[in-house]
Amino acid sequence: MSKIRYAMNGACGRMGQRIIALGHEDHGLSLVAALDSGKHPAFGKDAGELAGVGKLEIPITSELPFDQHPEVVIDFSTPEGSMEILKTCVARKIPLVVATTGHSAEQKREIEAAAHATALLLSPSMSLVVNLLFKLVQQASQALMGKGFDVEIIERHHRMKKDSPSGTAMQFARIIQETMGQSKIVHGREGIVGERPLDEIGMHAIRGGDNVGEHTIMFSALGETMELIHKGYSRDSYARGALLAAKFLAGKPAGRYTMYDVLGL
Ligand SMILES: NC(=O)C1=CN([C@@H]2O[C@H](COP(=O)(O)OP(=O)(O)OC[C@H]3O[C@@H](n4cnc5c(N)ncnc54)[C@H](OP(=O)(O)O)[C@@H]3O)[C@@H](O)[C@H]2O)C=CC1
Ligand SMILES: O=C(O)C1=N[C@H](C(=O)O)C[C@H](O)C1
Repeated sequence: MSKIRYAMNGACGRMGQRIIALGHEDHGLSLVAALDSGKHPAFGKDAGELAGVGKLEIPITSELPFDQHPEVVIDFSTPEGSMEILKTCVARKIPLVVATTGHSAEQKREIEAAAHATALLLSPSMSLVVNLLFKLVQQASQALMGKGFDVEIIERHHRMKKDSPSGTAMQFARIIQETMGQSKIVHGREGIVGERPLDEIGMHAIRGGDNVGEHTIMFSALGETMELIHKGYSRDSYARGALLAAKFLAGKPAGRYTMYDVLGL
């Protein structure tokens, strides 16, 4: 059976290195290109050596080489990095898994529009369990809608994370708003803000140490509280999900896909 050829965008990053390491162990995948910003200190080095799996003869480049033809690209970079690789994937009709978070509303619109030209899978979390939790939170929101429940979302991440709140926390908020109808998201609280109205979702982004990601969704009414919690212990949970998504997306026609499609949820 031939291996699926993939390229990694953000290859020098925390996630990029884990994808390359786990992808190397996967007999169904073959890395053909590794991209990162030209400013990264590891630029030009061998992608396999950087990821700790030995020389792969794949240098880290800033653009997808013309003589390489990946069947899918995985992107864990920055919003700007995503937009650059998006253009390449649209021009060369290569399916793209966008796992990067922190895009502006306009960038998100551009990504969605690109799904007319190539296959696109966009998800703020590649974890199987987080995607299952998206479903469970939707069910909880439906069951508790109109019954006087306050919703607060608390996310914890490592001190190196650049965007706040996390893309995953914002996705939880969107799912809850679509079901329960709260009109606004309040980011933290300070001063005499008055009694809490039902019509808001409280959002709290905590940063510290090397936490790979935790999300708590709290539904509170008078006399009781329910908390739905996901705790990540290793980036490999996201990396494995992204590799699964890449295998799913390779060869798919243009269109917008989600992790629900990959996981059959
Ligand atoms: N969907 C999911 O499941 C998950 C999503 N993420 C998201 O993935 C992204 C990356 O996370 P993480 O690996 O921790 O971050 P890192 O900062 O460790 O890695 C990002 C890498 O992208 C590089 N980069 C910067 N600009 C470009 C560019 N123009 N083109 C290509 N590469 C570029 C960075 O280089 P330099 O350092 O030089 O800027 C860096 O090497 C974040 O948005 C994060 O929120 C993270 C984990 C899970
Ligand atoms: O930056 C991270 O680390 C993570 N980012 C994603 C997000 O913003 O939701 C997913 C995960 O929580 C880890």
